[in-house]
Amino acid sequence: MLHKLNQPQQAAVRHLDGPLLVLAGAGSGKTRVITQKIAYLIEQANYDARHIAAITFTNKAAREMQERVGHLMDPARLKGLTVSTFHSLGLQLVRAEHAALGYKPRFSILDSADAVKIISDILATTDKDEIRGAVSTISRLKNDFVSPDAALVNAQDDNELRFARVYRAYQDTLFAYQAVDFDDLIRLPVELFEREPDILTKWQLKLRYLLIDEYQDTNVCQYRLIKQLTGFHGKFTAVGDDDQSIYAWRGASVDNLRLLKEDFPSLEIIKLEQNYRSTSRILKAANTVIGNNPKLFEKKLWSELGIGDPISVVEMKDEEHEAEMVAMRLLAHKFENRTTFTDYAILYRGNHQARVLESHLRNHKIPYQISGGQSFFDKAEIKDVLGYLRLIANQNDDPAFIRAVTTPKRGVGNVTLEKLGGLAAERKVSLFEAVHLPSFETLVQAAQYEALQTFCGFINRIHSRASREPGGALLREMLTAIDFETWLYESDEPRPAETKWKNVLELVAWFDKRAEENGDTLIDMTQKIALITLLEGRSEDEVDAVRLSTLHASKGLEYGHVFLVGCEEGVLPHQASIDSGMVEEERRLMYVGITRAQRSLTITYCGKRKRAGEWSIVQPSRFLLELPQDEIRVSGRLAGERNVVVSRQEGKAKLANLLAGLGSKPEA
Ligand SMILES: Nc1ncnc2c1ncn2[C@@H]1O[C@H](COP(=O)(O)OP(=O)(O)OP(=O)(O)O)[C@@H](O)[C@H]1O
Ligand SMILES: [Mg+2]
Repeated sequence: MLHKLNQPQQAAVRHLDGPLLVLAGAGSGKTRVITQKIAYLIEQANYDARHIAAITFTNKAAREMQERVGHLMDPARLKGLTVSTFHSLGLQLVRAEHAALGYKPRFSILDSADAVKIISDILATTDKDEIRGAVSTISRLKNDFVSPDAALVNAQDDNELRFARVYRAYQDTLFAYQAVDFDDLIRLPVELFEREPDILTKWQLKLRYLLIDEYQDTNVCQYRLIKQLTGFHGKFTAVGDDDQSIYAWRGASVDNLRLLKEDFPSLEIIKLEQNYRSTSRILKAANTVIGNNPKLFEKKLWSELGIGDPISVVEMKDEEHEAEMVAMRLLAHKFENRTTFTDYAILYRGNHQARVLESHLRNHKIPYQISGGQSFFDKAEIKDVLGYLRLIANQNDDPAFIRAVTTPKRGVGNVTLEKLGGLAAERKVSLFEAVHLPSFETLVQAAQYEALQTFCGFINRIHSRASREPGGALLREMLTAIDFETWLYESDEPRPAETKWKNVLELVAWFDKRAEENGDTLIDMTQKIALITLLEGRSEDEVDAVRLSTLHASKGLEYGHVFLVGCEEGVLPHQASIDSGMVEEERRLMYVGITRAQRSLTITYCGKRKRAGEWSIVQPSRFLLELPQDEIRVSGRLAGERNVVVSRQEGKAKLANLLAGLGSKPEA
């Protein structure tokens, strides 16, 4: 079964006894080693699938890996295999150990918007910078495995002391809501394992072999979890590439690569050098750019896939022209090469760059899917529905209570909610419980009191059915009961109600599907959804569509043809990174972007760009100047030429010519 692997890959798969690190550049088959090793562990080394956990960076990667392993062996033998992200593994641990952690089984998982709200309440401010500062400091402390108490003790100055106090208050609030945030999903198990060795032993016996993809992006807390779970025997395979470490801003630390050698003296290191993804021109470009960063580890990378086309570097006048050019080139390329839309990806530094691209793709009727952008689950109407679901699962979830009770408005105004909040705080109970306190009746008017009683009664009724009945049907019933559709049509907002209602129906259909596939109830789905919002959209059905993605979310993936847009100073490298001397991390992002491409790579940048509503002249990215100049084909300022601008009209005419050749007509 090892025939589709080269020698070092085979050695990596066969190495079973102690800790192993596969350290290699992009496209060298690291992820493939993990996939094949899972099969090898089960088929050749007699591991029970239940004793193996593979950790991937995204849910999508986890699904793909599960599927691939399924092709390699009898799927029946895969029962109980864990393939998940760190966060879903964490969720599994927190769910199983909720009692030891002091949580009830149906705790809520707060998303980042909830966290922002709670922290702004604690700070009693609306100053965005202040809130953002506190949110990221707290997240950083959590990822570095610093507890609120330790933060209080360690504080060096007034500022740190203030953050530590906010952190303490935030944690207390979460606990009162019976809620955890994303960072807690990793931090809580680590804390528990430190405190309760018996519980740790139980999990060590359950998860006997760990495989970790994208190891370079683990943070301190995740590293501790690996260390705890693998214990002294250190049976694990970690694969990674220091040149692709792009999550320092989230606490990831390349130091974890070095730590591994220190913490596990018997660590074996295997290097892979053959790249199976890209043409040698693309590879040379990637190697040359990353060569400008100081080297942590010596790595070589070569490919047998032929020299390939030169890398195209194009200057466009502005974002609109850039998007139009990408759409046009993509279509032309597709017709010429008879590819499918899934062969293409358009990658960019920041989410905000997607909007213009989307509108031009839509104009040309090019289907696309966005990953790493505003998720489906972040849409207001979806969050409203999810607010209900969270409250149904966990009645201590105050943010969900507020969201649900005001959507639709039930004649319950802010005054009533403030009184309710005051009473809840005084009695140290949740808002939901406070509704049932006898003294509440005397505080508010009869109509409002009745409305709240009815609301809570309704939630209770659904609650009693939610862990038994299939999710989709119950959700549909609930939406009818609250007449959500009418409410959407009545609320006047810029986004049309049809679109919103369509999204809600899509959510219902998705629940139906999950109920059918896994028997998921409403309650099961509610916790799982929270994790999906973390880094990507919902599990997309395979459709033929161009992928739009941030560079961060493109990690680990590959595409036949890649457009890398907005390669300008201030965008890539990002201005904040230039200002804070983090250009090396931006260069790694560039490296990640280039190495996603298999056969062709087109890099674009604009001559001017709108910033905060003002046009400003921008400079091509320094990374473009670092490209091997004999492997690229340039148009625009870099080449000293005038701008190459394709107007919509010219574009349409060109497309019409192409299509005429193919015997079909462009759509109007
Ligand atoms: N030995 C091999 N023979 C043929 N193809 C291979 C081999 N190893 C890997 N590949 C293919 O090469 C491509 C890149 O492999 P893979 O995604 O595992 O690389 P990677 O090192 O994980 O890349 P990245 O650093 O971007 O995550 C995939 O299409 C994979 O199927
Ligand atoms: Mg990979």
